[in-house]
Amino acid sequence: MVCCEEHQFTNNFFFRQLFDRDSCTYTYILADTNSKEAIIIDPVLELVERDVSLIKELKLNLLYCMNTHMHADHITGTGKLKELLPGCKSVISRCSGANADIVLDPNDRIKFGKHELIARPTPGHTNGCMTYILHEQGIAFTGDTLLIRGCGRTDFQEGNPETLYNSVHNEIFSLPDNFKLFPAHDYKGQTVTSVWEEKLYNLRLTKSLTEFIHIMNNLNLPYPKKMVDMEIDREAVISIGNINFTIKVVIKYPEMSSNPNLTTTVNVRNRPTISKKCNDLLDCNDIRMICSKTKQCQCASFHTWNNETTQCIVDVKKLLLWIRKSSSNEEETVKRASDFIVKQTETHTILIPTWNDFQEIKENGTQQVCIIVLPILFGIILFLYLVYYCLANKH
Ligand SMILES: N[C@@H](CCC(=O)N[C@@H](CSS)C(=O)NCC(=O)O)C(=O)O
Repeated sequence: MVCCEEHQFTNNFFFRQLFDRDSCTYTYILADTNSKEAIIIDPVLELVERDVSLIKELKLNLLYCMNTHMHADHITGTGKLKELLPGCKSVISRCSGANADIVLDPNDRIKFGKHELIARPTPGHTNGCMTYILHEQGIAFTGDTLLIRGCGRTDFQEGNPETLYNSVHNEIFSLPDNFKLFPAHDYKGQTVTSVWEEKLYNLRLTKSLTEFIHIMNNLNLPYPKKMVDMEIDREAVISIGNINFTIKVVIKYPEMSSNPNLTTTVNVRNRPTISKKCNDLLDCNDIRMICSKTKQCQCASFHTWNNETTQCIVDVKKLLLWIRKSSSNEEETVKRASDFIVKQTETHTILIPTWNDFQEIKENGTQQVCIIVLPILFGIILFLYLVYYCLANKH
């Protein structure tokens, strides 16, 4: 059965779907063939060179790097594209919380030549998910909200099955039946679907809301091969010797330096060891963590699990112990420690704790112990001796 008349692209419209085999991500390049103005949707960092060479070959003028949401499974190529093709602007929804040259509100428009994308919020996989619609071509880019016969998972980040269900039904299924839908991922080799097909055959979204929520809460999907870590940003005061320190634990996102325009978008490290439990302090090479609403986090040895927030919370004392215990390999210790920023309360100096810093802290503590405790001890001994001397002489 076929739905209805297929939309054909107009003559002045260029469309290219590109694929990343590692994360199964689709990147799209769209352009006006007359003006050569172009946009890219969901570029992947590792494949930016591929995208740039195509853009250059076709003599396109890249105006915007659009992101459908903050990806959990790969680093956006936006920052690198901006470096390689100066003039192009980063774009993401305001609700994503990421910094970009342009942050989109509902129904904002992005123009390239004679064409125009309209941004429609479709939260549920993340708060900031947006579907980009190109009405005149009859297409929409659904990001991770709607996948072919499926949908984005809702068990981490800011996922919420009910919100996702409403987004799809209200904002995507309300488009004309013959609109083609292009997702951000496909894991089975499919490339495109349509509103009509998904309304009929989507394995999850054709169900009632209650059934859908049940399905989503029991997907038990493995984590994506590449997984972005959540940010922890927490302060606590601890004492080493006599000095109080405010330890600020910040998961540093490597793309912050390389990608200042999309600071919170992504960080990624290969994470094949997710099922490994960190029992031993030295066992935990990876200082980061993964959280899930349905499963307990894989906490590192310096984390404690918080049931309320369903997060691994950094225990600063354990953290310091962990850094110090790694001392058998100083280079590695320094590397690990540099992921933390330590602020000394009194002076407010920010320092990256190297091994030497910790030795210094220990020594400072010891010095203070010597300066204060030893004279007191000496005084007590002298006092006791005098008492003894007086008592002895009295007799
Ligand atoms: N089974 C997949 C798992 C990858 C995955 O979790 N993908 C995300 C989008 S990237 S955060 C997702 O929402 N998936 C939904 C789904 O039903 O798969 C793999 O092969 O890696």
